[in-house]
Amino acid sequence: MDIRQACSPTETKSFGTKELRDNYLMEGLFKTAEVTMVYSHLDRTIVAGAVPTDAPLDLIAVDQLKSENFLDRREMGIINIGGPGSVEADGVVYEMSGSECLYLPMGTKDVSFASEEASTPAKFYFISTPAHHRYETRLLTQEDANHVHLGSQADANVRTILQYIHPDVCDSCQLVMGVTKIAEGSVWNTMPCHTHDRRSEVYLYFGMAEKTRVFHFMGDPEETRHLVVANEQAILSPGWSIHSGAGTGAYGFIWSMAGDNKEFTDMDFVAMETLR
Ligand SMILES: O=C(O)C(=O)C[C@H](O)C(=O)CO
Ligand SMILES: [Zn+2]
Repeated sequence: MDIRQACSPTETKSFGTKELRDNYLMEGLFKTAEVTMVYSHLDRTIVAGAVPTDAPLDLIAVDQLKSENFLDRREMGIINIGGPGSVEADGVVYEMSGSECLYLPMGTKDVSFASEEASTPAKFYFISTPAHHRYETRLLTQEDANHVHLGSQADANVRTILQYIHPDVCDSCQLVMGVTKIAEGSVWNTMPCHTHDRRSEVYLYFGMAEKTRVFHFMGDPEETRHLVVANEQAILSPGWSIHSGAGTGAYGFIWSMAGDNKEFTDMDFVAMETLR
């Protein structure tokens, strides 16, 4: 398991491209017939991909967790970005096409991932964070999600945020999760940018053509850096860091947060004049 230690803003300032990518970028999350996980010390978030083909893939309690089952002390949000598939949780099968988000609570014992067709495999992206209470299992559809419309054509940032695991939609201990869809012709996400020192965030960029790249901006607002991100790669964003991007073509992203406070709108916006 790839383990990412937390880096301070001070050490991040001195990073070159390789160190920035090694610490903050996650490539290769979607390997055929494998479950691939990254354990980040940012709010102990596990970022993972599962790509089942002919046979289902089981969620194994990795040694790092020292628990009998993966979700004994954790909760999880799952979104499928590939072909049709299903998740089986404690004997119940949840069909997942691409527009749903499955919330699995602490205490769920057996979890497995399956594809409908091995030739068009499902690609399950999941985020798991520590939990202290068992809430309800929920399969959330796009209709269940809160839809937030933001941005303007003049600012090249028209986008819709679908909030799935969010206090108004689905109970969770600390996980908040959803999808942001960028309108055709718009390029910017999360601009004007913000920080939220109370919680860290993870972005998975997806739905991109092979040669499209997102320039993802990160770092202390007065010492910004960037990561060049390709399709189906994810970034870690510490609470002190801005997180915002501009794409060279169409893209969307799955965001998730964990830490103190689940209020989505509790952001510390950065004045444009202070960005460096
Ligand atoms: O485009 C946006 O704006 C977002 O998607 C915002 C992120 O979800 C975020 O940073 C929430 O804190
Ligand atoms: Zn944010």
